[in-house]
Amino acid sequence: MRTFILYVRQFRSAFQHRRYSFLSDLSRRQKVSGNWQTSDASKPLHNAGIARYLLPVSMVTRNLVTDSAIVANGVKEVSRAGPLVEYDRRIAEGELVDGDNCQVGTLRELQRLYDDLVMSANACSLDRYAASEKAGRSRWLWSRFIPQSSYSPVKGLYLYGGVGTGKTMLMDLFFNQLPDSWRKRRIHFHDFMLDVHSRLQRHKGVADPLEVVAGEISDEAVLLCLDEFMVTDVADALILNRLFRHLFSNGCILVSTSNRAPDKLYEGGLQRDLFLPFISTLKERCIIHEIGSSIDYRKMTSAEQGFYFIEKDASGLVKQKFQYLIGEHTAVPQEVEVVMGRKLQVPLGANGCAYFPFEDLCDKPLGAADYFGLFKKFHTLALEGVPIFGLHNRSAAYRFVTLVDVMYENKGRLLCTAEGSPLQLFERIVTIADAQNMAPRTSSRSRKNDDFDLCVDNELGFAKDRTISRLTEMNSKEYLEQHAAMLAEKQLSQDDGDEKALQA
Ligand SMILES: Nc1ncnc2c1ncn2[C@@H]1O[C@H](COP(=O)(O)OP(=O)(O)OP(=O)(O)O)[C@@H](O)[C@H]1O
Repeated sequence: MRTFILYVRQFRSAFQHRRYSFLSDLSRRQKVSGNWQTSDASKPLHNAGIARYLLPVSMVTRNLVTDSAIVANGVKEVSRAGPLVEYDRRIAEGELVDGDNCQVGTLRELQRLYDDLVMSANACSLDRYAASEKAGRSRWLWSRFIPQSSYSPVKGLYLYGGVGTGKTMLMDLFFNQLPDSWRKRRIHFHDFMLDVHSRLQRHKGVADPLEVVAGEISDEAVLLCLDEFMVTDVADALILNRLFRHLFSNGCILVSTSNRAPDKLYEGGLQRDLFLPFISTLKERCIIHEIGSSIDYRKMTSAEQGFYFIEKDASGLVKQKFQYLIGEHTAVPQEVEVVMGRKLQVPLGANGCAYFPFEDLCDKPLGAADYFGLFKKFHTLALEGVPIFGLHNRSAAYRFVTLVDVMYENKGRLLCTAEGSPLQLFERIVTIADAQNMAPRTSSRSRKNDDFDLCVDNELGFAKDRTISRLTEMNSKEYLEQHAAMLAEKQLSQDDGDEKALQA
């Protein structure tokens, strides 16, 4: 037994040495090559090949690395060209407008990360097939004798900035350029945390359930792309540091978008001092990049299509339009399965469309999980009577913001009546800084009723810009076309499934 243990120790130190020398060699090569702006010779895996000469001039001037060949598990997979080339392709095709320098600067960061990941794919265990082979044969041995803590040699990226500046679009573009065979996962932050909490439920009673959950998540994906990182819930705030410490020490790489700088996350939240270590962990494991643009690309979308109605007393209008959308179908009360056996009552639903009075959806103790459940079953929401938000209905405002986020994420369609335009709905919600800048009224007599309803809330004050921007986009021709395309795609895959079931 002693001999065996000695043998294992020797093997372990030899492995660590080899791993270390490989990594230092890698980082040296990266330093020499200066990341993405390299000559082809310094990056053997990244031979740009003939495609580089076929690129439009703008791409060549950006000095891009193009299609690379990744050899994994004996299978040669040609990776896509990378985010910068793809961005230029979309501009050339007219899918995107030539973005500002801030978008290009962010793309460079993403391209650098893309190059680093391709270079270090093996060291990061990104390939699904190579990883599962190891897991199948010798996982038990590996987990016991190789140090558990193996941070990835590649740091992640935390992108933050103003609303509509293209963060999600850029992250998705980067994600889709990476090989499909990689252990990668792109998910909305809300959805990710819901998944974490439901896994935690399943592992109740285990000594450290967070470690088990982190183990499961990192087994499934090494690269985690989380859209819209934001912390508003104390239950999330208290577990984030331990969760991500485990994930990072399992080799996970985080790429995330957010409207908040790391230091502003969960600002003013309950027990924030317990959350602060997470900010240091994040800065340790991710490069922090501010997109820096102030262009809201959503404002470039076409004029409104008429699904958002501004009416103080619009009872009946939404029901009338809802009837038009469901056509011949009969609307009946329905039930939607939400996580952990919970059910959401839908007052009326038919043909993928759900009808709710505002109070039933945003003035009751419901949350992101309920909204995700709703949009799994329904693609259109008819919402009656969205009020002006202020101090008196702050919780409803929080829920409405979450509802719009989930709907947008699912490309859902919104038909609604509201007391004001998206901008007017949130006029009484301000950040602390906004409140300080507001001119103080001279006497209490001159104070308006609105002043008493002013809601000073940093989290909501920042989130409202995103909601206003999204509500505007959701009414645009482009968004509604995307919604229609999503429906058509769903229909196709359903038909495909039905056909397979018939054949079986
Ligand atoms: N260069 C561009 N050309 C055309 N459309 C763009 C461009 N950049 C972004 N967009 C579009 O603008 C809209 C907003 O972009 P996106 O959702 O990526 O912004 P965001 O910064 O993530 O916003 P938020 O902070 O609200 O989540 C999307 O419909 C996106 O496709």
